[in-house]
Amino acid sequence: MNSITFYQRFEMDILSQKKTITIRDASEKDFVPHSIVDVSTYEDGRWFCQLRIVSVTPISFSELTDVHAQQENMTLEELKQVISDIYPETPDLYVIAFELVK
Ligand SMILES: CC(=O)Nc1ccn([C@H]2C[C@H](O)[C@@H](CO)O2)c(=O)n1
Repeated sequence: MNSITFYQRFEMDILSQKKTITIRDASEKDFVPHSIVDVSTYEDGRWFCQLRIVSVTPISFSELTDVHAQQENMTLEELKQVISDIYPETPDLYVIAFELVK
């Protein structure tokens, strides 16, 4: 996997490095640590940066903590709501940690 999309409302958080993880379902678990991926918006496919994958770690919805929320630049309540909206009834998730390629 050498590309990933984000909802465009998260673009500024990624570019300002306030957001350093994303939490996805199993369809996006195969990113390789140390690889560099192109990032574009989900809505219109506009490229906006590259990210270096740091790690991919399985997690269940019930294991989400304030630390994950902070890494997403959200409150835990907001993070749980976002994930419930995107991945309803998906208990098995993956934390993809990343760094902005400058
Ligand atoms: C197609 C798709 O699912 N795209 C996604 C999924 C998730 N995100 C963001 C939303 C939250 O910040 C985290 C946690 O899921 O990742 C996204 O931008 N695009």
